[in-house]
Amino acid sequence: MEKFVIEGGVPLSGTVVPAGNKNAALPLLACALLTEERVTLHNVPRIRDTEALLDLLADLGVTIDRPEPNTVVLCAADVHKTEVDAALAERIRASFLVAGPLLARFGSAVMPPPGGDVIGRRRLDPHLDAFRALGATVEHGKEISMKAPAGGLRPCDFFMDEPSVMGTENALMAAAATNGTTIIRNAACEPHVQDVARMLNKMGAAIEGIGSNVMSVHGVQTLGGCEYTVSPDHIEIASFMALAGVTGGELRISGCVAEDLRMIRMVFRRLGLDSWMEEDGTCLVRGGQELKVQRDAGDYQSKVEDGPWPAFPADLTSIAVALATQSEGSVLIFEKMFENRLFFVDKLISMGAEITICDPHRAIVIGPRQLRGARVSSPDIRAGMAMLIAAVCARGTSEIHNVRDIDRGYERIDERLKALGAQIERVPA
Ligand SMILES: CC(=O)N[C@H]1[C@@H](OP(=O)(O)OP(=O)(O)OC[C@H]2O[C@@H](n3ccc(=O)[nH]c3=O)[C@H](O)[C@@H]2O)O[C@H](CO)[C@@H](O)[C@@H]1O
Ligand SMILES: C=C(OP(=O)(O)O)C(=O)O
Repeated sequence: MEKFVIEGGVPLSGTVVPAGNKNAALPLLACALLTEERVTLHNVPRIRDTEALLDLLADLGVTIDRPEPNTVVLCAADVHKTEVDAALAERIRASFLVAGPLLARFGSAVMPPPGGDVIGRRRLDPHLDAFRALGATVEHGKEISMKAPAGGLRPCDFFMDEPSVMGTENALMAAAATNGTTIIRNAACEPHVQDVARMLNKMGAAIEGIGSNVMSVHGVQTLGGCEYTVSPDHIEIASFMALAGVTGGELRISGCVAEDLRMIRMVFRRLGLDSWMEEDGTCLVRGGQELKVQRDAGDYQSKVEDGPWPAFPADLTSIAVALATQSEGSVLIFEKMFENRLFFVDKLISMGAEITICDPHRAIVIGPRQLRGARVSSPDIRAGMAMLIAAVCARGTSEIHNVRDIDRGYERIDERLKALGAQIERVPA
């Protein structure tokens, strides 16, 4: 086990290149199962979650080469089983992303319960409903067993009961390898869902409506290999913006997709942090900004709430809480998706933050408060980043334990923060 030891109070400044989007890389790796041809993925973040999925794919028989640190070449010509190993599945939530490809290409999938952060109950119903709509039978026991009908999955017109991100990705992957036109309505359309649809198009499908909540998938019997580059991680970019904001440093984040940052930048501006997009895709956070919460028209309390894309991402509510502790005024943070995600704020309170938890979904943050270093442990990936944000602006030394959770989604975060001036060490716990 490792921990981070951080000496706070140093402005983080310089230029940083965002890693590839974790939540895109995971389904894109799973797409390799859809074809016997080679798939080459660039800009794959080297994080614990992608390593876990690669182990799972290798166990199914996928060959994996890594010609460069962030390039992965996969070939699923010799997949020898469609039953996923339970120990590998429980390492990550995204293990369930192999269900759609296995079912579509091999006609069956046996899936143990997926793992992942304990941030609330996470339904699999949208995935299973999609598979049933495509004609599969689903048996739900200790494991979930799925079988395609004789002759393979059938195209359908399917309405999701909620715009589930991975549910949409599983539906897209299965439909792309199913001959005919499938329509997915009430679909999720996050940047990572868009990446999956674009990659499937490169593999031979024709998907219309990318970026909207209705997608028409013109699937084909046999998909081919392709080369694809994972988009930059908008959640990581926002995390860096907050790190700069709370320390007052000036940060240039290069290679961003401006469109993916629109809502994030708007919400951060509400929390007092301004940013500028340059023509070349650099997002600039100027140093020395005086953070002040913008109240709603009529002098009403400001609110930050998450929702399916293009609303503010659920994965950034913890980061917004940390940023708000340094902004003058009060703001209501309303996390609508996960009922356990906000409980980590007690760690920020122990560091001196003024936060009132109203109920499992809502917290009021009053700032600014001078935070002080503390010994805390990360309960999940984004709470871990929120604690890092708190630690870099706190007075004194902080220890963050269970950094494994942060390593799930942030590549070499300690090294990259050090390059921006942070005083951070990774040491055995
Ligand atoms: C690997 C991956 O991509 N993980 C992401 C994915 O998880 P994942 O695909 O598992 O998340 P889902 O989109 O299925 O839903 C997440 C939670 O939000 C709830 N929900 C969803 C839609 C909705 O309109 N209302 C609602 O309340 C669901 O009931 C569930 O409890 O999307 C989540 C929501 O953006 C992110 O937090 C995760 O980081
Ligand atoms: C909750 C997250 O990831 P996962 O769905 O993989 O648990 C996240 O990225 O914040």
